[in-house]
Amino acid sequence: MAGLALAGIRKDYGRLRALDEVSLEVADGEFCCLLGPSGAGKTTTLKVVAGLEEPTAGTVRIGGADVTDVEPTHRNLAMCFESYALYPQQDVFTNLVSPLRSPRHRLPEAAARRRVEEVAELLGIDALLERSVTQLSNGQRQRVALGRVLVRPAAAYLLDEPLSHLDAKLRATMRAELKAISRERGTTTLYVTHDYVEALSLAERVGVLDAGRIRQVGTPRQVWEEPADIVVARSFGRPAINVVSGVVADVSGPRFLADDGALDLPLPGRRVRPGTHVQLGIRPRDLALHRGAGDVPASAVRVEGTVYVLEHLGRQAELTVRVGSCLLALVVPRTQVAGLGTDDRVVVTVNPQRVHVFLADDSGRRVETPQVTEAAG
Ligand SMILES: Nc1ncnc2c1ncn2[C@@H]1O[C@H](COP(=O)(O)OP(=O)(O)OP(=O)(O)O)[C@@H](O)[C@H]1O
Repeated sequence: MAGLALAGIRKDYGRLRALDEVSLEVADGEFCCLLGPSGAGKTTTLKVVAGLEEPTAGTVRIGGADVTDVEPTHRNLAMCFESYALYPQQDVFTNLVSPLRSPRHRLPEAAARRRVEEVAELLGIDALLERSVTQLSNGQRQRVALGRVLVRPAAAYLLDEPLSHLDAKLRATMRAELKAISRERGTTTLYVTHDYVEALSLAERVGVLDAGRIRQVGTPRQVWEEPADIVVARSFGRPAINVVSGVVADVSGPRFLADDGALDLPLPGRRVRPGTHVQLGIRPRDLALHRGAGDVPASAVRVEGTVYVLEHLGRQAELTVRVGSCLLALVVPRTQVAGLGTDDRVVVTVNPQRVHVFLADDSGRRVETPQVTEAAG
């Protein structure tokens, strides 16, 4: 295994800049996810690492060696792209064993068979070994494609949405398997996904890519709790983070005032010049529904609104509350919304320590949050 390093990668397709100054390091043995929406440049990044696309500028290193001009076959990487690339005329076993029969990895037949059976079992396709790949479902085909990557040793694995065609349950199982495999083998992995849950649950570090640029690289905790900017904040969480436009005022300390005046809360410890236009970010799980006569916690701010939409999701409910001209989404226990209907008046509470403040300029940069000693609400 070996580490990967991209430095200052630019990739132009004619006038389209697909990658812009992308720099990313994946340490030897690390599992790194690249997260981004469709068209962000995720596949292009993998192709540049693999040598299937030549960067317009920048360098690619594998195990410290500059491979920018090295042919793909000499980079010793195992790749799994979304378009499975299987041999259609062959059965599953032949597809899985073929990487082990290549001159580079030639393994004795018995050892190769053992290896294939082991990987097939891990991926739950051991009963399909004799089937032709034309007789497989998309999800089964995708697991065979992933198996072709996992059977052989490589400097690093490059995986492009390898679980996208699996149903939710199988995807969760495969995620756990992949995580276990990578931990056991200490595999260097660069894994592309547009699914934030996948990125947070698999990765040791996540790189957030948007419009060809890396917005942040950090641990799952860092990208979730300390997003570098509003694009990163919006990349994680469902429902997505609530965003309210407003301005910072100084009223015995910094406060946030929503543009329509419907939201007014202190911003303890935030260093923002009064008059700065900002966007307030509140995660749906950092809002609470306050019902009944009990007191609102001293650390929380009360916000009054009306029920806009209520959706039941198993034991939880997703509630959208209209506050002035904005809509705030909350996720609350289902028991809390019993008897609640559209247009009912409700009180929502928010802990000002938990909100994020982003500059309302092109950078969308997050204003540093002070370290708090009290327990987060
Ligand atoms: N061969 C190509 N020629 C021209 N433009 C391309 C080519 N390949 C990719 N692009 C463009 O580069 C940008 C990044 O594409 P890329 O496939 O890397 O995105 P992605 O993040 O992998 O998206 P998805 O999740 O939809 O696969 C897109 O605007 C795409 O249209």
